[in-house]
Amino acid sequence: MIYQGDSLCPLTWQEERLHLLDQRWLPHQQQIVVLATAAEVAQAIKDMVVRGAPAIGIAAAYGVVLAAQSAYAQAPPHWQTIITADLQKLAQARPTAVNLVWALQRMQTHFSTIVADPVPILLAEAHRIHQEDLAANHRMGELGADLLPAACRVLTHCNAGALATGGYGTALGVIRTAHRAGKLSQVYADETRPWLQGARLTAWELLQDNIPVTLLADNAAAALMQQQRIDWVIVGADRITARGDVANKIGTYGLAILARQHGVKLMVVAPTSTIDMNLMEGSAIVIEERSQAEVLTVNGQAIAPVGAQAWNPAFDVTPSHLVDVIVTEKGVVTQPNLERMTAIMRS
Ligand SMILES: CSC[C@H]1O[C@H](OP(=O)(O)O)[C@H](O)[C@@H]1O
Repeated sequence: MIYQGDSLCPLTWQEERLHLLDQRWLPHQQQIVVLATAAEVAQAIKDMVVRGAPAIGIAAAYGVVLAAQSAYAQAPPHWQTIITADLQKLAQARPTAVNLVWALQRMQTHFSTIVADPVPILLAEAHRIHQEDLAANHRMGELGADLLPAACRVLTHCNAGALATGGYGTALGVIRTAHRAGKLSQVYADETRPWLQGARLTAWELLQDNIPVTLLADNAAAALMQQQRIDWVIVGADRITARGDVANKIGTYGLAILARQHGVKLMVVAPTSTIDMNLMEGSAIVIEERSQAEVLTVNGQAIAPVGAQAWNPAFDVTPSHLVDVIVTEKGVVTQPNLERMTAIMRS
């Protein structure tokens, strides 16, 4: 289930069930979990069994199928009423990535036209959301790679790869495409404390594709840029506002400040399903705070003394003026602002 064709894929629909690659155990174990209910999908998103803005949207879409499958089997004519609580659980699983709500709203557009068994129609829509995301990632890979110079040295943060999407990845989609074009001389990945998406997921993904990667402690990125050893920082996003402010993994804002200080360019790669045109200011984005234990322990082992507290925001917000380019499947936005974001969304 992990590969579909030549593309690593974190989730698949098989025999009326959603199969997830449990990302909590990577890179050392590849465990699959099989989910039968929307509540299980909501919990899997909350627990980061599946994570990454597009991937949690796709998982939620399949969660709607599971909800309708169960409700229609119980009481056919009342399936829409029965699944209301399930939809709420899915919507509330994680607050920052707009893709989650976007996918649920897209699935719900079909409810009013369904007159019999909802499952075939909803499953077809969930598959479309999944396949469109995969196609978008390949398109963004091309658009983003075209912006990179030869012998480019890039730094990425967190995991915006196949594991965070419907396959191929957003930031890692650009890196994959640029690598295939022979345009990269070095790929650095931040470990990305505290959940270590970079060390555990990005490094694993890139090595699966035979793409050399050098891992950094998060604190080392500043020195690397100070030594003029990076040309581009390439990241994903969880929510982008109408004027181009970007919510992404905690640490991205610091990289953006460093990049501007050292003449490094910042590329944000995200499908338009990550853009929230109903929000102007990045300061209005709800930032998920996760458990203190994620900071105070590693692999269940305490790294801090009993009694220490921790602050664990999962994301931060980079203002648009620090973003050199946003790459979407519809095209590239340079120096993002409201006018340019509006134009790309209307294109
Ligand atoms: C392609 S979106 C990836 C995005 O999601 C990550 O967050 P999390 O691992 O907590 O879901 C991170 O912000 C990545 O940039």
